[in-house]
Amino acid sequence: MSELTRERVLEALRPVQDPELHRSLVDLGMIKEVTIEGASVRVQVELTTPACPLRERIREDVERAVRALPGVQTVEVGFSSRVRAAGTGLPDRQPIPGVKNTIAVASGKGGVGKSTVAVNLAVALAQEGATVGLLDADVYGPSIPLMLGAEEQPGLVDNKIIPGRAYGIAVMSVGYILDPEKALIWRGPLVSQLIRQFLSDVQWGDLDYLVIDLPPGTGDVQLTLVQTIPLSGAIIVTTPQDVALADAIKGLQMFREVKTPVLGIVENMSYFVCPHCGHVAEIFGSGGGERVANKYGVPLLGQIPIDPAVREGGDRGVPVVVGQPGSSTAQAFREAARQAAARLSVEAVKKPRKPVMMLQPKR
Ligand SMILES: Nc1ncnc2c1ncn2[C@@H]1O[C@H](COP(=O)(O)OP(=O)(O)OP(=O)(O)O)[C@@H](O)[C@H]1O
Repeated sequence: MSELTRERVLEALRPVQDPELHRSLVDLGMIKEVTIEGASVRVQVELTTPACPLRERIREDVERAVRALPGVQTVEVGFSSRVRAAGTGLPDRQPIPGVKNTIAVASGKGGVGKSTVAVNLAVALAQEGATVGLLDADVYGPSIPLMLGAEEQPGLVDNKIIPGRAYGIAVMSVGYILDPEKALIWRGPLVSQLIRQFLSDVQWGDLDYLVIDLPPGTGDVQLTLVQTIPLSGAIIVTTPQDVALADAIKGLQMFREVKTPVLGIVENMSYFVCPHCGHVAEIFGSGGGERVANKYGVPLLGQIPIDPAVREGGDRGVPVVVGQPGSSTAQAFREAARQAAARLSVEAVKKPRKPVMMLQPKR
């Protein structure tokens, strides 16, 4: 019987593909270590995100491939992760130092739960083990300070803004600095200047993901953002009703126009489960998010139910993924976060994007 060696294990692993990236784990450099002790093999896999939704599938595939080798009795698979940077290849835009991925959370219409989704996705990614920041770019109605509170308030050191901290994430919002009602009267150039300052003067530190909560629509903030940094991807939040979907499509098309990958759609307020009888009511209609996702060829990252705990948690500064982590709503947010992280991993191994023309604000 031929000897069990590291090379033979790697050879056996070569046909095993990452299910999202459709490339060999070996070729992607994801097999970090192979340790052989007698008939026991231990394989250390480095995932492209700690929030990988396919961890168990990868474990099974690796185990099966190694177990098929003659002389192997036990296989142990361990995991670590290293998030790769997406959004390179746009030389006209400077990445934020230390920030690997920037994710814009957008909606066409106000009130669909975009900020709620941004907060819960950001905290869910941190709970999975990623380093995460959240920038509230909704300067017209900053709601992040209310939804998250802050264990540490933002501060100023050597003319650099140090973000606040809440639930393990770095967080910055104009709402920590100004009376939110004053922010509502801001106009175009000032808003663009503030956004640029948030992108350049906030000391985010090393982040796997910076989640950016945008104002609704396609205005100055969106344009400033896409023209200042190489945005890694956008998530569109919508409710299932037609009027919200029509606006969501506009948002989706704007990101496509500026060659920002749309990671997918999160359908919020998808259904309500009666706490008394368990009846599922589709208050805002059904299937809208999926129809748009299919039509435009983007994934439906998740469907979040209407849950009073979401609103209560938001009003108390405790996101539902923290306040009720075992609930099906928290589970739905975590799954959406994992799907978004997986899409970003796919973007990170793709070829660099081509630079795009600068757009002018539509007035
Ligand atoms: N799934 C949900 N279940 C129950 N309440 C929700 C849900 N999602 C959001 N809400 C509530 O709906 C209200 C609006 O949500 P949010 O502020 O996140 O929307 P938005 O799209 O960011 O709004 P805007 O962009 O206009 O500021 C909030 O009170 C929030 O707590």
